[in-house]
Amino acid sequence: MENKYSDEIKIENLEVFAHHGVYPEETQNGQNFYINAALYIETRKAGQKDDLLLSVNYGEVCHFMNDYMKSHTYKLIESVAENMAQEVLLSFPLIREIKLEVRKPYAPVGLPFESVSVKIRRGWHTIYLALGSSMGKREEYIEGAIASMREEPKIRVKRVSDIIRTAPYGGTAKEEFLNGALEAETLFTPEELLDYLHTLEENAGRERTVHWGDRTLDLDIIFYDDIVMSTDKITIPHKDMQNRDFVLVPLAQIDPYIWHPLRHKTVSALLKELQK
Ligand SMILES: Nc1ncnc2c1ncn2[C@@H]1O[C@H](COP(=O)(O)OP(=O)(O)OP(=O)(O)O)[C@@H](O)[C@H]1O
Ligand SMILES: Nc1nc2c(c(=O)[nH]1)N=C(CO)CN2
Repeated sequence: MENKYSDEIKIENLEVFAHHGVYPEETQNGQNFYINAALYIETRKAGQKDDLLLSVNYGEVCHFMNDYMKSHTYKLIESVAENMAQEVLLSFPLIREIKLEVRKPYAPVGLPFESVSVKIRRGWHTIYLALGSSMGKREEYIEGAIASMREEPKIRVKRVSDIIRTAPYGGTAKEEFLNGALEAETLFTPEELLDYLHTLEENAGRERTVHWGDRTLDLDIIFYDDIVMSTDKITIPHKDMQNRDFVLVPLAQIDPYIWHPLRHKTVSALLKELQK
């Protein structure tokens, strides 16, 4: 994960007595855990203005993690780290990323050892989605999907384009489309995001029958940070976006300078090329 935010607030060896572990004596008796956390957050403005409201109160984060670890019981330190990192990111909106280490020096291993730990890095990712509909209550489907995303804690919708009318592209679809795009931040991985978008499509009554055919709701991932990936389920950046004015026009309205990490061009440059 690229770390655009070099400023870091560090919490070192926060001691928490809690009850996580695979063995019954661990969950019954408890033991000390030690937490290291690096919080990635832009501290410049807070530093310039000497204003805590523009940063995150590390004391609050310490208490939050202490309470979280005491009020939950997990078998694995992986689960402690995974769930606590997510809750910190959801509860302190200015934190863009967290590096979190959960250390357990008294784990009952039965051999002399210094410590065992797990260290993870989690954060908000910037995504751009294309929205489309050519059947039924087109506007309602698109607005409904945006409303659902606004309700989903793991998605923070930032900017939404105008919804435009477009002619069907690709030869199979016959009806006029409504299209738009949005920018958001998410805690979902690309695969989790795709699964989530599919549930929204299904809620809109989408049936996957004809490739490129008419549809109640189509939600495509165009960009996910500057990730370049392709599996049998998902390709990012979207492989045909550069040929689709109904994707590029709304994206360029949101921000003409969005960068295509493979084509090394902005979306507005891609749009100009397409319109030549
Ligand atoms: N970036 C992506 N965003 C959304 N779906 C993707 C992406 N990359 C690959 N896919 C895969 O494409 C499959 C087919 O998607 P869909 O049914 O929306 O196709 P389509 O809309 O007819 O064509 P297109 O994907 O070219 O718009 C999805 O099930 C998904 O697994
Ligand atoms: N105008 C327009 N045409 C399309 C669209 C779309 O969203 N808008 N989506 C397609 C397959 O995803 C096929 N053709």
